[in-house]
Amino acid sequence: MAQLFKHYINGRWETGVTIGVSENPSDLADVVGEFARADANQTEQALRAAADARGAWADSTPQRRFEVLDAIGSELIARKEELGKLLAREEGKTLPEAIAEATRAGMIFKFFAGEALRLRGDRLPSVRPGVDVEVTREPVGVVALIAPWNFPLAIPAWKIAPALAWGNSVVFKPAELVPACAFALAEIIARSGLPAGVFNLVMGSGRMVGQTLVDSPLVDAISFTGSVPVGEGILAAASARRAKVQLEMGGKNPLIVLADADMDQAVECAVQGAYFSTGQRCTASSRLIVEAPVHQAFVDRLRERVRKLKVDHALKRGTEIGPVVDARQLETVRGYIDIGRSEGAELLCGGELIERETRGHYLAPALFLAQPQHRIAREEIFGPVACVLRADDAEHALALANDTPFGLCAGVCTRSLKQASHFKRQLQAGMVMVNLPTAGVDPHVPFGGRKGSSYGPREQGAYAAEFYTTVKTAYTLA
Ligand SMILES: NC(=O)C1=CN([C@@H]2O[C@H](COP(=O)(O)OP(=O)(O)OC[C@H]3O[C@@H](n4cnc5c(N)ncnc54)[C@H](OP(=O)(O)O)[C@@H]3O)[C@@H](O)[C@H]2O)C=CC1
Ligand SMILES: O=C(O)CCC(=O)C(=O)O
Repeated sequence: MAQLFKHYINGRWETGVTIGVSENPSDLADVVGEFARADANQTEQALRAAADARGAWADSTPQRRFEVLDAIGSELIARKEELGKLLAREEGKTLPEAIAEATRAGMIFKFFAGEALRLRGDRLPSVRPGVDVEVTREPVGVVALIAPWNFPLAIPAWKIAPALAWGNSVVFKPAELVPACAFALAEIIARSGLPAGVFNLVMGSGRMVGQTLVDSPLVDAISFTGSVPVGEGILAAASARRAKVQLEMGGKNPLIVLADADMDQAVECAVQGAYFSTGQRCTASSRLIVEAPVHQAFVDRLRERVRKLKVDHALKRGTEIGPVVDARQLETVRGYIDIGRSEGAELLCGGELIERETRGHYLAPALFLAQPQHRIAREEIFGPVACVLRADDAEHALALANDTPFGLCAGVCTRSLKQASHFKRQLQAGMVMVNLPTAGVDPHVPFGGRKGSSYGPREQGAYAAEFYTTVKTAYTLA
């Protein structure tokens, strides 16, 4: 019998109003488990529990918060192999990538355990005699955390850990595609000694559970990672009732290869950034902008490397690219491949469905030669598809890189310190990589973008305090 992944509401495991099924995208015959799905009433129970618990946790000592978060981090790291296997089975990224993600989730909890002890304030002289001014940070209150499927442990970790570190109570809604990972994380959090109601897991559709969270007057702040249209809807609804909002949405991240780049390194950056994790990363390098003198050599070498990528079951040793996460995403990605062809982009390799021992959503990584106006060069695809754009010179490459409604991450491959500095200054993105893939970030520094990619304060690192705390200024006449 399939395992049932339950909600965690007010310190208790609860069955849902209906049941959903989680399947393995590498092997559609393998059911990962069944999961509880909530309706609006059940979601509201979790919200009331979080609202009732907020005082107790907000008043807890930093040492207690440190201990809780540190224990969660330790368990995640100790169980990284087992959790990585579950993640690879449910989401489809390769086992080494999935183990690395479980480790990263643990490191994030440990980082924010330390941050609980490091929360700073200011004490300043007043302009008035005898008066002291203190600026302190307090918890925001009840935070709703709405997460996507592509990093089912790390993204929830980088939302839940800072929320708890700074004394908030949480209602966490994972994506419906990854309930087993959400449940595994919730089980670890449930054992950590938090008061009942401080952390709640509610599963179910975005339209039902997500929208109930977004519309609830009990929610003080919403942190969301996912698509642009859903993010925009959340912003409109939350702003109307003045809830705090943080959105991390799409990207169309450029990787620029200048003529002086180390070609081996540039090809490796492109392959890792564009295709690893099946290209299902908001930081994926989906636009490869190459300076004219090395364009042909780069394209030839990249095509050879992409053709040889091993696409197979996520748990199989040696697999480099796992399946696409589900049938709907596969259809979206294949739709873009058709659009690319019909608009006149040249498909250099890949793009076809592949059969393996098990029936899964396998797609050969696709590489296009495109023009800047092609939709595949402008819209986020979120799959193993990249396009190469030719630039006349370095300034043209920079202009092409910035010609996008997005601004999450950008990369440049060059041996020139001068060019590296110039591109770091001029690229319109929240994160810039030099001689590194655009995807794959550290857990302790800010994460987020500009333009259409993000909204609100940054996630991760000490900067996350801007979102998860609110500032108070106190005046005292001694
Ligand atoms: N920036 C990123 O890291 C990500 C970007 N994307 C982009 O989004 C595209 C579609 O992916 P998809 O999974 O459908 O992304 P969505 O934006 O639909 O989903 C992200 C999260 O939001 C939830 N959600 C959906 N609708 C609402 C709503 N009305 N109110 C509140 N929450 C809601 C989802 O729930 P549920 O799915 O459970 O119904 C999920 O938990 C991808 O192709 C990619 O371009 C996707 C994932 C991550
Ligand atoms: O590239 C990374 O390490 C993180 C990417 C990410 O957060 C995302 O795709 O949503």
